Amino acid sequence: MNSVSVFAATRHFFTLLRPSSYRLWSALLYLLLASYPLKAAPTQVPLTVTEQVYLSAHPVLSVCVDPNWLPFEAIDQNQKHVGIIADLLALVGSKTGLQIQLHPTNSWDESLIASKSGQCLALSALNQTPEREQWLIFTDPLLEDPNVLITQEQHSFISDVASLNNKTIALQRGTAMAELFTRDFPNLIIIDTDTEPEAMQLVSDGKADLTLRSLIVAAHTIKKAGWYNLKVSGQIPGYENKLRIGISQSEQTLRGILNRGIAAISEQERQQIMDRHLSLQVVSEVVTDYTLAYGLGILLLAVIGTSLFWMRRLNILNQQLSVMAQTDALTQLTNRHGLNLTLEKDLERAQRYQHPLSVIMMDIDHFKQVNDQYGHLAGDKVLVECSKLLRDNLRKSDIICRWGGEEFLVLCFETTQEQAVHLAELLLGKIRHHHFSEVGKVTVSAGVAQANPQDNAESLTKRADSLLYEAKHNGRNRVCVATENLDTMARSKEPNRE
Ligand SMILES: Nc1nc2c(ncn2[C@@H]2O[C@H](COP(=O)(O)OP(=O)(O)OP(=O)(O)O)[C@@H](O)[C@H]2O)c(=O)[nH]1
Repeated sequence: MNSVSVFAATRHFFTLLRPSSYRLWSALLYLLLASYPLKAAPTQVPLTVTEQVYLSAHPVLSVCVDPNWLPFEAIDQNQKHVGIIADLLALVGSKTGLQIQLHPTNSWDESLIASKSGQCLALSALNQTPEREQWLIFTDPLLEDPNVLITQEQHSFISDVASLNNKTIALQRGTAMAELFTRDFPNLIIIDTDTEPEAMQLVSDGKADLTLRSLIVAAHTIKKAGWYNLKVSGQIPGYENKLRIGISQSEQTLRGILNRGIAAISEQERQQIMDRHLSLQVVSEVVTDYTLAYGLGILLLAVIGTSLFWMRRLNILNQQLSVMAQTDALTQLTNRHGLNLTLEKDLERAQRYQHPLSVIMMDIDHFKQVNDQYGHLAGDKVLVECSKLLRDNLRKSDIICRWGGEEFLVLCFETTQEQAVHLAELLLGKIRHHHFSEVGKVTVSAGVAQANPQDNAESLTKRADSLLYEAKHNGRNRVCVATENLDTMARSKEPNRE
């Protein structure tokens, strides 16, 4: 560098130090620091500079809550926010340094109005819905739990809400589930209530057929209110409670801070809070009157007994629910939902360990004619007999599922394409030679595909489905397989199926 350029560089350096450039420097410095998370205090989660600046300007977060939603949350007689959500929020507050301040209201409706008009910056815990997205943004879930359908004892199991016609469902006004049910199930007549206990009461009194309730809240209130004529009759996948903090749309930085606090809650802390609110309250007052003490003891035992009874009952019901939700009622085979729960994982495992995995997609030929000629009941019997034939001719380790109406999918582990074709031909032969009690002879077509390293569950089943379509197109009663060379994971291994 010559002396002229040294001079120019030095002059440029001093120019940058002039007061007019301070702004530029501080902006650069700020941007640099803002991109690194810093530890604000030993007890707090790491926050970026932007978040720290926000916190010092807005240390208090005003929160509106549901004043009557125990054990999730409530406002007690001392105007204090209590319940599971209150404890989780307090934990988020202590981890982030935010001071959570309750904005008291008399109802959830009032809380929604206060939030919309900006009287409180946050709503403590609610599901994210399109309507609420109009004025709120949402954090990650603070708490998750399933919603269950509650009916009277004698009601049968509900597997499909869409098929319930002219049934009445009591739902609390202004809740996410009320919004989603109005949109998704026009077949149901919705009865609005002010609170969730009121909805349960209507079902218990026979004035509504069903209600939808969080499993945690249902167990709590059935126990507390003694609604022993009620039971859990079903669960609808996709309608779980994912309770998040809802905040005003402008507060992106606040959402970041809250998310850090939520992520920092450990499983143990979460469990302690749940245990605290879902276990029995013990009376700690000193009792000198022993008659009263005995009475309380018996009452406590009765409550414990009832709780255990209900916990066991809910447990059994939920086990039943999960099995029924994954089983096809007609054929007793795994249904599509059941298969989808494991298919992606099975496929990933096969890809990871380079084991061959194939699927056979099968469909009964001209099944519409069977129904038309012999009737729907005869058609149902064909489906049942066909399922049994297939099941009996497969290994225990293979999974067979009723994929749709007259369509079946077999998932074959440790099986190459050639072996799966062989198996499919064997299955088609069994069906071809079987005499179906109601209709005589039936044939089936099949498409076979082996998983390749790039497949996901959807691409694999789609490939098998289009090969099945080809089998139909080529005359039915046959197996179709891809002819191109597979870049497969374990063609070289080719273990014997038999
Ligand atoms: N009995 C009975 N029929 C069903 C069931 N599910 C679907 N189906 C009937 O299966 C038939 C399927 O008809 P299509 O899709 O036209 O197929 P197909 O007649 O088998 O003709 P191809 O598949 O082309 O050989 C329809 O008539 C459905 O009503 C069921 O659970 N029971």
